[in-house]
Amino acid sequence: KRRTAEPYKIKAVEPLNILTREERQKALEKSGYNTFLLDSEDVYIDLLTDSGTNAMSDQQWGALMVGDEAYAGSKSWYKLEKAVREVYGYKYVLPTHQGRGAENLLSQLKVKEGDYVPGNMYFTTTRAHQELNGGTFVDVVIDEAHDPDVEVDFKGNVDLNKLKTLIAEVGAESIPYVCVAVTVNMAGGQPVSMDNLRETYDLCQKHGIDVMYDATRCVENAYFIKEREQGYQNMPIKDILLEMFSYSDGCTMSGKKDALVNIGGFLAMNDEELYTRSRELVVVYEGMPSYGGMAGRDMEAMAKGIYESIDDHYIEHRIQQVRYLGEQLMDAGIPMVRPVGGHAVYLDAKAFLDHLDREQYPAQALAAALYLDSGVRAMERGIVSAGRNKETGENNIPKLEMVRLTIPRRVYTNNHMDVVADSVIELYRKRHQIKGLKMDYEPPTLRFFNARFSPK
Ligand SMILES: CC1=C(O)/C(=C\N=C(/C)C(=O)O)C(COP(=O)(O)O)=CN1
Repeated sequence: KRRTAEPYKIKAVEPLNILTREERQKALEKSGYNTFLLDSEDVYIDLLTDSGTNAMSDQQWGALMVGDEAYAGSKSWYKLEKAVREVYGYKYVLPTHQGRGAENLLSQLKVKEGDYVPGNMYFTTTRAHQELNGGTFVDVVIDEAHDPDVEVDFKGNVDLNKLKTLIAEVGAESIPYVCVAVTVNMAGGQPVSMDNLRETYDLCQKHGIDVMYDATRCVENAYFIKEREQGYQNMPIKDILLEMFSYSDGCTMSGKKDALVNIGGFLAMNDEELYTRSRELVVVYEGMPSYGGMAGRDMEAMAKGIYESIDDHYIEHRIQQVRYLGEQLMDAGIPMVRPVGGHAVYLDAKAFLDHLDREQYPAQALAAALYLDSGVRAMERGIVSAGRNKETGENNIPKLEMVRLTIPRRVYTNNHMDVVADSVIELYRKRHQIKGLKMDYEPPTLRFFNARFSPK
Protein backbone atom coordinates (compact mmCIF):
# COMPACT_ATOMS: atom_id res chain seq x y z
CA LYS A 1 0.00 0.00 0.00
CA ARG A 2 1.49 3.38 -1.07
CA ARG A 3 2.13 5.75 1.86
CA THR A 4 0.18 9.01 1.94
CA ALA A 5 0.90 12.44 3.45
CA GLU A 6 -0.91 15.47 4.82
CA PRO A 7 -3.46 16.89 2.32
CA TYR A 8 -2.00 20.37 2.99
CA LYS A 9 1.38 22.12 2.99
CA ILE A 10 2.75 24.46 5.64
CA LYS A 11 2.76 28.24 5.04
CA ALA A 12 3.40 29.56 8.56
CA VAL A 13 5.24 27.92 11.45
CA GLU A 14 5.33 28.56 15.22
CA PRO A 15 8.88 27.95 16.51
CA LEU A 16 8.79 25.64 19.57
CA ASN A 17 10.73 26.18 22.79
CA ILE A 18 12.86 23.15 23.67
CA LEU A 19 13.85 23.13 27.39
CA THR A 20 16.56 21.05 29.05
CA ARG A 21 15.50 18.35 31.52
CA GLU A 22 16.61 20.58 34.40
CA GLU A 23 14.47 23.44 33.12
CA ARG A 24 11.52 21.06 32.79
CA GLN A 25 12.04 19.79 36.34
CA LYS A 26 11.83 23.41 37.58
CA ALA A 27 8.73 24.09 35.48
CA LEU A 28 7.11 20.92 36.83
CA GLU A 29 7.74 21.90 40.47
CA LYS A 30 6.42 25.41 39.77
CA SER A 31 3.23 23.85 38.36
CA GLY A 32 2.74 21.56 41.36
CA TYR A 33 3.11 18.49 39.09
CA ASN A 34 -0.14 19.52 37.38
CA THR A 35 0.12 19.77 33.58
CA PHE A 36 -2.81 22.24 33.53
CA LEU A 37 -0.60 24.69 35.45
CA LEU A 38 2.37 24.49 33.04
CA ASP A 39 3.03 27.54 30.87
CA SER A 40 2.58 26.91 27.15
CA GLU A 41 6.05 28.35 26.46
CA ASP A 42 7.56 25.56 28.60
CA VAL A 43 5.77 22.85 26.60
CA TYR A 44 7.36 21.22 23.53
CA ILE A 45 4.52 19.07 22.12
CA ASP A 46 1.16 20.13 23.58
CA LEU A 47 -1.27 17.19 23.69
CA LEU A 48 -3.37 18.58 26.57
CA THR A 49 -6.44 18.95 24.41
CA ASP A 50 -7.76 19.06 20.82
CA SER A 51 -10.16 21.80 21.90
CA GLY A 52 -9.38 25.17 20.34
CA THR A 53 -5.82 24.11 19.52
CA ASN A 54 -6.40 23.29 15.84
CA ALA A 55 -4.63 25.05 12.97
CA MET A 56 -6.77 27.21 10.69
CA SER A 57 -6.34 27.24 6.91
CA ASP A 58 -5.33 30.20 4.73
CA GLN A 59 -8.99 30.37 3.64
CA GLN A 60 -10.06 30.77 7.27
CA TRP A 61 -7.37 33.36 8.03
CA GLY A 62 -8.35 35.25 4.89
CA ALA A 63 -12.03 35.17 5.91
CA LEU A 64 -11.19 37.04 9.15
CA MET A 65 -10.64 40.17 7.05
CA VAL A 66 -14.24 40.16 5.83
CA GLY A 67 -15.81 39.53 9.25
CA ASP A 68 -19.00 41.66 9.49
CA GLU A 69 -18.98 43.07 13.05
CA ALA A 70 -22.53 44.45 12.79
CA TYR A 71 -24.38 44.03 16.10
CA ALA A 72 -27.46 42.61 14.38
CA GLY A 73 -27.98 40.85 11.05
CA SER A 74 -24.27 40.26 10.43
CA LYS A 75 -23.42 38.91 6.96
CA SER A 76 -20.98 36.54 8.71
CA TRP A 77 -23.82 35.09 10.77
CA TYR A 78 -25.81 34.19 7.65
CA LYS A 79 -22.77 32.35 6.26
CA LEU A 80 -22.42 30.35 9.49
CA GLU A 81 -26.16 29.59 9.64
CA LYS A 82 -26.08 28.37 6.02
CA ALA A 83 -23.06 26.14 6.67
CA VAL A 84 -24.70 24.49 9.69
CA ARG A 85 -27.97 23.94 7.82
CA GLU A 86 -26.19 22.42 4.82
CA VAL A 87 -23.70 20.21 6.68
CA TYR A 88 -25.71 19.17 9.76
CA GLY A 89 -29.21 19.42 8.27
CA TYR A 90 -30.99 21.23 11.11
CA LYS A 91 -33.60 23.92 10.51
CA TYR A 92 -32.63 26.35 13.31
CA VAL A 93 -29.23 27.46 14.64
CA LEU A 94 -28.13 29.62 17.59
CA PRO A 95 -24.49 30.76 17.78
CA THR A 96 -22.66 30.38 21.13
CA HIS A 97 -19.10 31.22 22.17
CA GLN A 98 -18.24 27.52 22.55
CA GLY A 99 -19.79 24.14 23.38
CA ARG A 100 -20.58 24.79 27.04
CA GLY A 101 -22.42 27.95 25.97
CA ALA A 102 -24.81 25.72 24.03
CA GLU A 103 -24.97 23.21 26.90
CA ASN A 104 -25.98 26.02 29.26
CA LEU A 105 -28.83 27.12 26.98
CA LEU A 106 -30.05 23.57 26.26
CA SER A 107 -30.04 22.52 29.92
CA GLN A 108 -31.83 25.69 31.04
CA LEU A 109 -34.41 25.28 28.27
CA LYS A 110 -35.14 21.58 28.73
CA VAL A 111 -34.02 20.26 32.14
CA LYS A 112 -36.21 20.76 35.23
CA GLU A 113 -35.75 19.75 38.89
CA GLY A 114 -35.98 15.98 39.29
CA ASP A 115 -35.41 15.15 35.61
CA TYR A 116 -33.12 12.36 34.40
CA VAL A 117 -30.82 12.91 31.44
CA PRO A 118 -29.51 9.63 30.01
CA GLY A 119 -26.31 9.74 27.99
CA ASN A 120 -23.59 7.48 26.55
CA MET A 121 -21.07 8.18 29.31
CA TYR A 122 -20.68 11.53 31.05
CA PHE A 123 -18.71 14.56 29.98
CA THR A 124 -17.66 17.07 32.67
CA THR A 125 -19.28 20.32 31.46
CA THR A 126 -22.29 18.58 29.85
CA ARG A 127 -23.17 16.85 33.14
CA ALA A 128 -22.43 19.99 35.14
CA HIS A 129 -25.07 22.00 33.24
CA GLN A 130 -27.62 19.18 33.51
CA GLU A 131 -27.04 19.00 37.28
CA LEU A 132 -27.07 22.77 37.70
CA ASN A 133 -30.65 22.67 36.39
CA GLY A 134 -31.72 19.91 38.77
CA GLY A 135 -31.20 16.98 36.41
CA THR A 136 -29.48 13.68 37.18
CA PHE A 137 -27.17 12.21 34.56
CA VAL A 138 -27.72 8.47 33.97
CA ASP A 139 -25.05 6.51 32.08
CA VAL A 140 -26.59 4.34 29.34
CA VAL A 141 -23.43 3.52 27.39
CA ILE A 142 -22.67 -0.17 26.69
CA ASP A 143 -20.61 -1.83 29.45
CA GLU A 144 -17.62 -2.38 27.15
CA ALA A 145 -17.05 1.42 27.02
CA HIS A 146 -15.76 1.25 30.60
CA ASP A 147 -13.19 -1.48 29.84
CA PRO A 148 -9.93 -0.30 28.22
CA ASP A 149 -8.93 -3.75 26.96
CA VAL A 150 -12.12 -4.69 25.11
CA GLU A 151 -11.83 -4.06 21.34
CA VAL A 152 -15.30 -3.13 20.06
CA ASP A 153 -15.89 -1.30 16.74
CA PHE A 154 -18.48 1.07 18.19
CA LYS A 155 -17.61 1.30 21.84
CA GLY A 156 -19.65 4.47 22.32
CA ASN A 157 -22.98 2.80 21.54
CA VAL A 158 -26.09 3.35 23.64
CA ASP A 159 -27.24 0.25 25.54
CA LEU A 160 -30.91 0.23 24.54
CA ASN A 161 -31.86 -2.05 27.44
CA LYS A 162 -30.41 0.40 29.94
CA LEU A 163 -32.38 3.18 28.24
CA LYS A 164 -35.63 1.13 28.18
CA THR A 165 -35.16 0.30 31.88
CA LEU A 166 -34.74 3.96 32.79
CA ILE A 167 -37.82 4.97 30.78
CA ALA A 168 -39.84 2.25 32.53
CA GLU A 169 -38.52 3.30 35.94
CA VAL A 170 -38.87 7.07 35.82
CA GLY A 171 -41.34 7.61 32.96
CA ALA A 172 -40.76 9.44 29.67
CA GLU A 173 -42.09 12.71 31.13
CA SER A 174 -39.06 12.84 33.47
CA ILE A 175 -36.59 12.51 30.61
CA PRO A 176 -36.28 15.85 28.75
CA TYR A 177 -33.88 14.39 26.21
CA VAL A 178 -31.28 11.70 25.67
CA CYS A 179 -27.76 13.15 25.19
CA VAL A 180 -25.92 11.06 22.57
CA ALA A 181 -22.25 12.03 22.28
CA VAL A 182 -20.64 11.34 18.90
CA THR A 183 -17.84 10.36 19.65
CA VAL A 184 -17.57 9.55 23.38
CA ASN A 185 -14.65 11.53 24.77
CA MET A 186 -14.33 9.86 28.19
CA ALA A 187 -14.45 6.34 26.72
CA GLY A 188 -11.42 7.15 24.58
CA GLY A 189 -12.95 9.02 21.62
CA GLN A 190 -15.12 6.02 20.75
CA PRO A 191 -17.76 6.18 17.99
CA VAL A 192 -21.48 5.30 17.84
CA SER A 193 -22.71 3.19 14.90
CA MET A 194 -25.39 4.39 12.47
CA ASP A 195 -27.57 1.41 13.40
CA ASN A 196 -27.36 2.35 17.07
CA LEU A 197 -28.17 5.99 16.32
CA ARG A 198 -31.20 4.88 14.29
CA GLU A 199 -32.41 2.41 16.95
CA THR A 200 -31.96 4.93 19.75
CA TYR A 201 -33.91 7.54 17.81
CA ASP A 202 -36.74 5.09 16.98
CA LEU A 203 -37.04 4.09 20.64
CA CYS A 204 -37.10 7.72 21.80
CA GLN A 205 -39.63 8.76 19.15
CA LYS A 206 -41.96 5.98 20.41
CA HIS A 207 -41.85 7.59 23.87
CA GLY A 208 -41.91 11.20 22.66
CA ILE A 209 -38.39 11.80 24.03
CA ASP A 210 -35.99 14.09 22.13
CA VAL A 211 -32.52 12.97 21.10
CA MET A 212 -29.92 15.75 21.32
CA TYR A 213 -26.41 15.00 20.06
CA ASP A 214 -23.24 16.28 21.60
CA ALA A 215 -21.81 16.76 18.12
CA THR A 216 -18.34 17.92 19.21
CA ARG A 217 -16.41 15.23 17.27
CA CYS A 218 -19.18 14.15 14.85
CA VAL A 219 -17.01 14.18 11.71
CA GLU A 220 -14.60 11.73 13.35
CA ASN A 221 -17.62 9.57 14.23
CA ALA A 222 -18.71 9.66 10.57
CA TYR A 223 -15.28 8.44 9.50
CA PHE A 224 -15.49 5.38 11.78
CA ILE A 225 -18.93 4.58 10.28
CA LYS A 226 -17.43 4.84 6.77
CA GLU A 227 -14.55 2.59 7.78
CA ARG A 228 -16.33 0.00 9.93
CA GLU A 229 -20.05 -0.15 9.15
CA GLN A 230 -21.52 -2.20 6.34
CA GLY A 231 -22.76 -0.10 3.40
CA TYR A 232 -20.94 3.17 4.06
CA GLN A 233 -17.49 2.51 2.55
CA ASN A 234 -18.23 4.41 -0.67
CA MET A 235 -20.34 7.16 0.83
CA PRO A 236 -18.76 10.65 1.15
CA ILE A 237 -18.37 11.85 4.74
CA LYS A 238 -20.85 14.69 4.17
CA ASP A 239 -23.63 12.21 3.33
CA ILE A 240 -22.85 9.97 6.32
CA LEU A 241 -22.98 13.06 8.52
CA LEU A 242 -26.39 14.13 7.20
CA GLU A 243 -27.77 10.64 7.83
CA MET A 244 -26.33 10.64 11.36
CA PHE A 245 -28.03 13.93 12.17
CA SER A 246 -31.33 12.77 10.69
CA TYR A 247 -31.59 10.50 13.77
CA SER A 248 -31.64 13.44 16.18
CA ASP A 249 -33.79 16.44 17.11
CA GLY A 250 -30.90 18.82 17.69
CA CYS A 251 -27.37 19.17 18.97
CA THR A 252 -24.89 21.16 20.97
CA MET A 253 -21.59 21.73 19.17
CA SER A 254 -18.15 22.84 20.23
CA GLY A 255 -16.66 24.34 17.07
CA LYS A 256 -13.28 24.21 18.81
CA LYS A 257 -12.93 20.56 17.83
CA ASP A 258 -14.36 19.29 14.55
CA ALA A 259 -15.21 22.72 13.10
CA LEU A 260 -11.48 23.60 13.05
CA VAL A 261 -11.63 26.92 14.90
CA ASN A 262 -10.07 28.30 18.08
CA ILE A 263 -13.37 29.59 19.51
CA GLY A 264 -17.03 29.10 18.63
CA GLY A 265 -19.99 26.78 18.98
CA PHE A 266 -23.70 26.49 18.38
CA LEU A 267 -27.02 25.01 19.48
CA ALA A 268 -29.15 23.59 16.63
CA MET A 269 -32.61 22.06 16.51
CA ASN A 270 -35.64 21.31 14.30
CA ASP A 271 -38.35 22.28 16.80
CA GLU A 272 -39.64 25.83 16.19
CA GLU A 273 -40.98 26.33 19.74
CA LEU A 274 -37.63 25.40 21.26
CA TYR A 275 -35.93 27.72 18.76
CA THR A 276 -38.16 30.65 19.75
CA ARG A 277 -37.39 30.14 23.45
CA SER A 278 -33.66 29.73 22.78
CA ARG A 279 -33.58 32.99 20.78
CA GLU A 280 -34.68 34.82 23.92
CA LEU A 281 -32.30 33.00 26.26
CA VAL A 282 -29.24 33.38 24.00
CA VAL A 283 -29.46 37.17 24.47
CA VAL A 284 -29.06 36.73 28.25
CA TYR A 285 -25.94 34.53 28.10
CA GLU A 286 -24.24 34.87 24.70
CA GLY A 287 -25.46 38.01 22.91
CA MET A 288 -27.69 38.54 19.90
CA PRO A 289 -28.95 35.47 17.99
CA SER A 290 -26.77 36.77 15.14
CA TYR A 291 -23.41 36.58 16.92
CA GLY A 292 -23.78 34.55 20.17
CA GLY A 293 -20.51 35.35 21.86
CA MET A 294 -18.43 35.38 18.69
CA ALA A 295 -16.98 38.22 16.64
CA GLY A 296 -18.06 38.33 13.01
CA ARG A 297 -14.58 37.15 12.03
CA ASP A 298 -14.95 34.06 14.25
CA MET A 299 -18.20 33.19 12.50
CA GLU A 300 -16.50 33.55 9.11
CA ALA A 301 -13.71 31.21 10.22
CA MET A 302 -16.16 28.64 11.61
CA ALA A 303 -18.33 28.68 8.47
CA LYS A 304 -15.20 27.86 6.43
CA GLY A 305 -14.02 25.33 9.01
CA ILE A 306 -17.31 23.42 8.85
CA TYR A 307 -16.92 22.93 5.10
CA GLU A 308 -13.21 22.03 5.41
CA SER A 309 -13.99 19.46 8.14
CA ILE A 310 -16.03 17.29 5.76
CA ASP A 311 -13.25 17.02 3.18
CA ASP A 312 -12.62 13.26 2.88
CA HIS A 313 -8.83 13.66 2.55
CA TYR A 314 -8.66 15.91 5.61
CA ILE A 315 -10.59 13.58 7.95
CA GLU A 316 -8.81 10.46 6.69
CA HIS A 317 -5.42 12.00 7.51
CA ARG A 318 -6.67 13.24 10.90
CA ILE A 319 -7.84 9.81 12.05
CA GLN A 320 -4.81 8.01 10.56
CA GLN A 321 -2.39 10.31 12.40
CA VAL A 322 -3.95 9.46 15.79
CA ARG A 323 -3.86 5.80 14.83
CA TYR A 324 -0.19 6.13 13.70
CA LEU A 325 0.73 7.09 17.27
CA GLY A 326 -1.61 4.55 18.86
CA GLU A 327 -0.34 1.62 16.84
CA GLN A 328 3.31 2.34 17.72
CA LEU A 329 2.35 2.19 21.39
CA MET A 330 0.20 -0.92 20.98
CA ASP A 331 3.05 -2.69 19.15
CA ALA A 332 5.33 -1.81 22.09
CA GLY A 333 2.86 -3.40 24.52
CA ILE A 334 1.90 -0.14 26.20
CA PRO A 335 -1.32 -0.53 28.20
CA MET A 336 -3.90 1.77 26.59
CA VAL A 337 -7.58 2.09 25.69
CA ARG A 338 -8.40 0.03 22.61
CA PRO A 339 -9.34 0.50 19.88
CA VAL A 340 -7.55 3.83 19.27
CA GLY A 341 -10.09 6.66 19.33
CA GLY A 342 -10.73 9.53 16.97
CA HIS A 343 -8.93 12.41 18.68
CA ALA A 344 -6.55 10.90 21.22
CA VAL A 345 -4.59 7.94 22.51
CA TYR A 346 -5.55 7.14 26.11
CA LEU A 347 -2.85 5.46 28.21
CA ASP A 348 -4.12 3.05 30.88
CA ALA A 349 -2.20 4.59 33.80
CA LYS A 350 -3.49 2.00 36.28
CA ALA A 351 -1.87 -0.84 34.32
CA PHE A 352 1.13 1.28 33.30
CA LEU A 353 1.99 2.14 36.92
CA ASP A 354 0.70 -1.04 38.55
CA HIS A 355 2.98 -0.46 41.55
CA LEU A 356 0.93 2.60 42.58
CA ASP A 357 -2.48 2.59 44.23
CA ARG A 358 -5.26 4.96 43.12
CA GLU A 359 -4.67 7.35 46.05
CA GLN A 360 -1.19 7.99 44.66
CA TYR A 361 -2.84 9.41 41.52
CA PRO A 362 -1.24 7.18 38.83
CA ALA A 363 -2.52 9.18 35.84
CA GLN A 364 -1.34 12.46 37.36
CA ALA A 365 2.07 10.90 38.11
CA LEU A 366 2.39 9.51 34.57
CA ALA A 367 1.45 12.83 32.92
CA ALA A 368 4.07 14.59 35.07
CA ALA A 369 6.71 11.97 34.24
CA LEU A 370 5.97 12.28 30.52
CA TYR A 371 6.45 16.05 30.59
CA LEU A 372 9.70 15.69 32.53
CA ASP A 373 10.99 13.08 30.09
CA SER A 374 10.20 14.87 26.80
CA GLY A 375 8.30 18.15 27.25
CA VAL A 376 5.12 16.46 26.01
CA ARG A 377 2.01 17.75 27.84
CA ALA A 378 -0.88 15.32 28.32
CA MET A 379 -4.10 15.44 30.39
CA GLU A 380 -5.04 13.43 33.48
CA ARG A 381 -8.39 11.71 32.98
CA GLY A 382 -8.65 9.58 36.12
CA ILE A 383 -9.36 9.80 39.83
CA VAL A 384 -8.33 13.48 40.07
CA SER A 385 -10.64 14.52 37.22
CA ALA A 386 -13.46 12.40 38.66
CA GLY A 387 -13.57 14.56 41.80
CA ARG A 388 -15.44 13.74 44.99
CA ASN A 389 -18.93 12.32 45.53
CA LYS A 390 -21.25 15.24 46.38
CA GLU A 391 -22.96 13.32 49.22
CA THR A 392 -20.17 11.29 50.86
CA GLY A 393 -17.19 13.54 50.05
CA GLU A 394 -15.25 10.39 49.14
CA ASN A 395 -13.07 10.27 46.00
CA ASN A 396 -15.04 9.01 42.99
CA ILE A 397 -13.06 6.00 41.76
CA PRO A 398 -13.69 5.72 37.99
CA LYS A 399 -12.84 2.40 36.34
CA LEU A 400 -10.72 4.23 33.78
CA GLU A 401 -7.51 5.86 35.08
CA MET A 402 -6.14 7.45 31.92
CA VAL A 403 -3.56 9.85 30.52
CA ARG A 404 -4.97 11.41 27.36
CA LEU A 405 -2.56 12.19 24.51
CA THR A 406 -4.86 14.50 22.56
CA ILE A 407 -3.86 15.33 18.99
CA PRO A 408 -4.78 18.83 17.70
CA ARG A 409 -6.01 18.93 14.07
CA ARG A 410 -3.51 19.92 11.32
CA VAL A 411 -0.84 21.01 13.85
CA TYR A 412 1.81 18.31 14.34
CA THR A 413 3.58 16.04 11.86
CA ASN A 414 4.16 12.32 12.29
CA ASN A 415 7.71 13.13 13.41
CA HIS A 416 6.19 14.70 16.51
CA MET A 417 4.17 11.51 16.99
CA ASP A 418 7.46 9.54 16.88
CA VAL A 419 8.95 11.74 19.64
CA VAL A 420 5.84 11.12 21.78
CA ALA A 421 5.94 7.36 21.14
CA ASP A 422 9.65 7.10 21.99
CA SER A 423 9.07 8.98 25.26
CA VAL A 424 6.13 6.82 26.34
CA ILE A 425 7.98 3.61 25.44
CA GLU A 426 11.08 4.73 27.37
CA LEU A 427 8.92 5.61 30.38
CA TYR A 428 7.28 2.19 30.23
CA ARG A 429 10.71 0.57 30.32
CA LYS A 430 11.57 2.56 33.47
CA ARG A 431 7.99 2.61 34.86
CA HIS A 432 8.79 1.22 38.29
CA GLN A 433 11.03 4.25 38.96
CA ILE A 434 8.01 6.56 38.62
CA LYS A 435 6.86 7.65 42.06
CA GLY A 436 3.29 8.30 43.16
CA LEU A 437 2.04 11.74 44.12
CA LYS A 438 0.30 13.24 47.11
CA MET A 439 -2.17 16.11 46.74
CA ASP A 440 -0.90 19.19 48.58
CA TYR A 441 -3.73 21.55 47.57
CA GLU A 442 -7.25 20.46 46.67
CA PRO A 443 -9.64 23.11 45.21
CA PRO A 444 -13.34 22.72 46.15
CA THR A 445 -14.66 22.16 42.61
CA LEU A 446 -13.30 20.78 39.31
CA ARG A 447 -10.10 20.18 41.24
CA PHE A 448 -8.10 18.86 38.25
CA PHE A 449 -7.61 22.39 36.89
CA ASN A 450 -5.83 23.83 39.98
CA ALA A 451 -4.81 21.00 42.32
CA ARG A 452 -1.13 20.85 43.33
CA PHE A 453 0.89 17.71 43.98
CA SER A 454 4.36 16.57 45.03
CA PRO A 455 6.13 13.21 44.82
CA LYS A 456 5.26 10.83 47.67
C1 LIG B 1 -17.56 15.89 24.28
C2 LIG B 1 -17.44 17.32 24.67
C3 LIG B 1 -16.19 17.90 24.92
O1 LIG B 1 -15.08 17.15 24.79
C4 LIG B 1 -16.13 19.27 25.31
C5 LIG B 1 -14.88 19.91 25.65
N1 LIG B 1 -13.80 19.17 25.70
C6 LIG B 1 -12.59 19.54 26.08
C7 LIG B 1 -12.27 20.91 26.50
C8 LIG B 1 -11.54 18.51 26.09
O2 LIG B 1 -10.38 18.81 26.38
O3 LIG B 1 -11.88 17.33 25.79
C9 LIG B 1 -17.35 20.01 25.42
C10 LIG B 1 -17.39 21.48 25.83
O4 LIG B 1 -17.01 22.24 24.71
P1 LIG B 1 -16.28 23.66 24.93
O5 LIG B 1 -14.89 23.31 25.48
O6 LIG B 1 -17.08 24.47 25.92
O7 LIG B 1 -16.21 24.28 23.55
C11 LIG B 1 -18.54 19.38 25.14
N2 LIG B 1 -18.58 18.06 24.78
